Amino acid sequence: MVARLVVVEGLDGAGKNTLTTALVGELSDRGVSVGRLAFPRYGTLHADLAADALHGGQAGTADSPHAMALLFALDRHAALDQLGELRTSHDVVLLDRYVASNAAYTAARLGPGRETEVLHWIGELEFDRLGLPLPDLQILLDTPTALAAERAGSRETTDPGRTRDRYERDATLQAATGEAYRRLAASGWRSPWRVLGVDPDVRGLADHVVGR
Ligand SMILES: Nc1ncnc2c1ncn2[C@@H]1O[C@H](COP(=O)(O)OP(=O)(O)OP(=O)(O)O)[C@@H](O)[C@H]1O
Ligand SMILES: Cc1cn([C@H]2C[C@H](O)[C@@H](COP(=O)(O)O)O2)c(=O)[nH]c1=O
Repeated sequence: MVARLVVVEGLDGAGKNTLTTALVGELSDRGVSVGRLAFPRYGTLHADLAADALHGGQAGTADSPHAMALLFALDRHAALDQLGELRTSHDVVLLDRYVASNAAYTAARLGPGRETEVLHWIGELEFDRLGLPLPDLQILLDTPTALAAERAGSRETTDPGRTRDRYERDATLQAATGEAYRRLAASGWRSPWRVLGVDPDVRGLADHVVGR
């Protein structure tokens, strides 16, 4: 049996990590074995190149939406074995960000006029050419932009090592990314989607995660 692949998506500070942790707790209480992975995988080559660029270390790369998207895609490609192992040893694998992050952020950077082209490029690159598995379910945590920004900002105070990167500081980009995510979910891009507001019902969501 291969585990169900369930993705949690949303803006920076939306609460993805917090929701994923709550889902792991709820599913574990039900006896469901859960694997967990977050993208980008900080500490690995491509993810760290992307993170450097997001924090201003490689301005040239960060200035190119396609170069950034390729780094994130290559990080996922390098994780294929890890993902495969998680899927063969658990009932469910929860991913904090996946291919739709690349689609939403890249589409937002290039503008709505190029969204169709971006979705085609990212989908073909990551799923069709790099061979990443399609999710069984994608969850959009649709936290209002201002609240997500406030949460991401307050983390800087509680954790001084966690400075906001250039995407997180860009309110216009965050708003455009939120719009792009909503369109991905509404069109059912590459999987069924479920859209959640703030403080979602974790028990109800767990039913969907296991496919009930
Ligand atoms: N439902 C909630 N109510 C209040 N605070 C929350 C809630 N969910 C998350 N937070 C807080 O908001 C901040 C961001 O949450 P979290 O790290 O889960 O977001 P994220 O979407 O994973 O962020 P990022 O993508 O930027 O890493 C954290 O300080 C967390 O404690
Ligand atoms: C996986 C992935 C991420 N991004 C963007 C989205 C965020 O702004 C950062 C990652 O930050 P986080 O705090 O670790 O969530 O990178 C992207 O553009 N494309 C991707 O595939």
